[in-house]
Amino acid sequence: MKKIAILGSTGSIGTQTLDVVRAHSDELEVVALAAGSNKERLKEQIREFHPELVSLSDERKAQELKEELAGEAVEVVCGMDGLIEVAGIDSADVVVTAVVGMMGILPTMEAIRKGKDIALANKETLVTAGHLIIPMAREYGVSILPVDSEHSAIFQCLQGEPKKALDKILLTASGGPFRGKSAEFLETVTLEDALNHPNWSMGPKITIDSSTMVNKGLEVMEAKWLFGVDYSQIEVVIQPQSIIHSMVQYIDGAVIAQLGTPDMRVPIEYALFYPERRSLPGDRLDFSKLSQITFEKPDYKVFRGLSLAIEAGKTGGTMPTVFNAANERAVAKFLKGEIKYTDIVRSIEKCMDAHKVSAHPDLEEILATEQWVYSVLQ
Ligand SMILES: NC(=O)C1=CN([C@@H]2O[C@H](COP(=O)(O)OP(=O)(O)OC[C@H]3O[C@@H](n4cnc5c(N)ncnc54)[C@H](OP(=O)(O)O)[C@@H]3O)[C@@H](O)[C@H]2O)C=CC1
Ligand SMILES: CC(=O)[C@@H](O)[C@H](O)COP(=O)(O)O
Ligand SMILES: [Mn+2]
Repeated sequence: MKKIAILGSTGSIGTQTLDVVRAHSDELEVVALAAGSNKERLKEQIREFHPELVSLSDERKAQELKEELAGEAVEVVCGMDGLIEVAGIDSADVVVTAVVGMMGILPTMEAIRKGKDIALANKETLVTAGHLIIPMAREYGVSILPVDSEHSAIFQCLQGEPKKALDKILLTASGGPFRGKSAEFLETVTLEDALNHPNWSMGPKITIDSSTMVNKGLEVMEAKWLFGVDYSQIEVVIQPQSIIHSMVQYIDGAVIAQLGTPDMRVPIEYALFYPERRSLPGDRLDFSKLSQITFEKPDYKVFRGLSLAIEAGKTGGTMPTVFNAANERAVAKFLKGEIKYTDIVRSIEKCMDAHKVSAHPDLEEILATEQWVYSVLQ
């Protein structure tokens, strides 16, 4: 039995991870779950999967849950300490990091310190602290297995190939709901428009990130850390149908691609069983019915969030944290109706312009930089 802990079990990736567990209940066992405030969904998950430890970030709801589950064989903890406790639980072999945002840094570090392999969906952790996480994983001998669909695709395309033969990564992007639109059009975008991703059903924050193409920018930085490549070796290619999940070009000109229907259970399952594969029910590509697989160049002028991400990544140090934290704060405000759509990227630019970069930040400095951004954006 492989024992797993899931951080963010009630969300899009978390619930799909539990679908995979359900499909392989003879091989996977859930030992711990953590969520934010969705007590009812967490309770259903406890009833079905019987974890020994659960955490809710919301302290009041955690207390209610504790009372409702009194006498049952599950411990309830709360807050950031609770999330960290779930991440470090002794009985887990692998921790699925599916919380949103750079709050994933501390629990991910705890899981690594405790020797757990990481099935990593939470890209913001690598974007902001990749320079600490990757060496730490090496030091503790743990694997970081990508769950993000593009990075799983790249990981699959790299299997069995020598690292020195890699020429470049072709990171595919759907282009989001506003592909082909003008900068003027973006000024008119509503929350409903931005939450309407053409191919994927995901949590709200990443759905907005896909629409601004900030998601692709975060993924460029994630790829740099996961695969140890230079930014010059990562090219973003628009693939509007999200059928090719990414590709790797080798030095002899050969290109290997990974294709499939847009279904996150595939990369989740691949990460959980790597280096093996398991069966998975679901739709299959029918090439005789596929009307087209097309490609485009990204519009870096209209989708300035992508350009700023690449600039932040190349600058390095604290700048990726500034980019990420500004985006997190601005997207949260946009989701609450407090700012307009185009203010998201404007907020990122404002913080990047005002920031004095520190080249080699430790954890404390990364977290202080996050707080600085929040003070700028209030
Ligand atoms: N969804 C997708 O298809 C993909 C997602 N990713 C990445 O995976 C991560 C998760 O995304 P997604 O599943 O869409 O997000 P969701 O918003 O759907 O889920 C987020 C999860 O985190 C939990 N959470 C929120 N705040 C806290 C907290 N303070 N402590 C503990 N748990 C908390 C939520 O709990 P609650 O429900 O109680 O609020 C929920 O379980 C992101 O980094 C995203 O970029 C990457 C590729 C694809
Ligand atoms: C499913 C997944 O991995 C998302 O990150 C997805 O890639 C978003 O699509 P975009 O290509 O539109 O950002
Ligand atoms: Mn992705």
